Amino acid sequence: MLQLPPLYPITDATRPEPLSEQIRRLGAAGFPLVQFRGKPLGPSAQWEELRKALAESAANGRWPWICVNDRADLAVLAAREGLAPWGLHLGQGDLPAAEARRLPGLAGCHLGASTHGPAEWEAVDPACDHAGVGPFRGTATKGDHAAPIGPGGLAAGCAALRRQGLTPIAIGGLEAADAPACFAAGAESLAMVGALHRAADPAALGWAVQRARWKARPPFRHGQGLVLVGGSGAGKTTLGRDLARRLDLPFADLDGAVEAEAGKPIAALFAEAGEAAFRHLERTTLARLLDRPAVVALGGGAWEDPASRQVVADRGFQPLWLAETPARAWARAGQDPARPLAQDRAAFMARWAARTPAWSEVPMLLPFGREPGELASTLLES
Ligand SMILES: Nc1ncnc2c1ncn2[C@@H]1O[C@H](COP(=O)(O)OP(=O)(O)OP(=O)(O)O)[C@@H](O)[C@H]1O
Ligand SMILES: O=C(O)C1=C[C@@H](O)[C@@H](O)[C@H](O)C1
Ligand SMILES: [Mg+2]
Repeated sequence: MLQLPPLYPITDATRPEPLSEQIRRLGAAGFPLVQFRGKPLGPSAQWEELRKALAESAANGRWPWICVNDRADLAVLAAREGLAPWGLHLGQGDLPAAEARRLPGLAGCHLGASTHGPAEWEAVDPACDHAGVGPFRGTATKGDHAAPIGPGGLAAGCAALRRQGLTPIAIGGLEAADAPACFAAGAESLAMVGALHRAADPAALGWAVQRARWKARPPFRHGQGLVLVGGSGAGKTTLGRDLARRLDLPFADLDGAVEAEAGKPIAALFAEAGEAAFRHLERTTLARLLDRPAVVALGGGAWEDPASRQVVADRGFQPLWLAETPARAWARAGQDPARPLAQDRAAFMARWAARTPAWSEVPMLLPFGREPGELASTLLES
């Protein structure tokens, strides 16, 4: 099933802030996924804002991912410019998902649906991989909404979607205080408009909702070994060391172990033997590090290797994606002489975008600007 962040922000075109600015601000706050909802703007104004937002995201490691609401035409235009959006969300009155899937450039798009009752959530178009369930309650940001479904309806809708392999998203007048009830009802994510845009500190709201999801569904079992994945500068080594201490497990840093094995720093290994030699050593060293429960921080590129992903699964370790924003990671790791693949900003961002699909298959930890100690202690409270 598609993994989604605990909070799914949606733009609000009735606010004075341009939609591309809303998306930039929410991405910088730490949200990996934002829905571009352009209503009630006309098509030209929507296109201008969407194109700007997609181009900016593409230049920043494809962060945040953008899911276009309703407008398959704008998604196709974007794809033609090499800016295919992450997803397309289709309402009951829009194009059928199976048809949207056949549009040029949208074959790899994540398709979402809106469902408002049993007739809709029991039979979602199989071309979709996620769907909204709602409205949880009445909302001022959508005048034409259906009757509120409450927690009981949400639970029924989420169960029906999960049976079809779809990721369920609660929607409709949600506030941070609703998060425990929504996660208990089986939602993977809370879509939010009004409360998020009214929040003085959206990152704090995202953090609170993530905490509620960890409480409802802890991302790992105590005693189980952990593997931290994610880009260079995300903070894997720092968080991993802290988590290991608190969990009373040994800590291993894959980069450090490779350096010990090679008898030289990574930069020297890249310069003398090349990246392929480094990758070979990385793979064989990882298999050795997983021979007993531990917290293991991977290097920025290790999760790309399917053989490494398989060995983590075979040994029963839980992989966790430390989903830092690429801009913050670059600010920390960029042009560090010890990180040979973090020298050029554009190449760093392109690599980040290319690696994200593999990272996003495992549960994510969103740091929202918190210190590693707070991230670790909050995670372990769950
Ligand atoms: N949550 C955080 N808040 C602020 N600074 C952080 C945070 N996490 C890590 N840092 C700092 O960012 C830098 C990079 O962190 P770290 O080395 O842990 O990243 P990494 O993900 O292991 O990178 P690489 O993949 O290149 O090994 C360090 O200086 C660390 O102190
Ligand atoms: O991004 C990468 O591929 C790398 C990240 C570092 O952690 C090291 O593993 C090495 O510099 C390669
Ligand atoms: Mg590291």
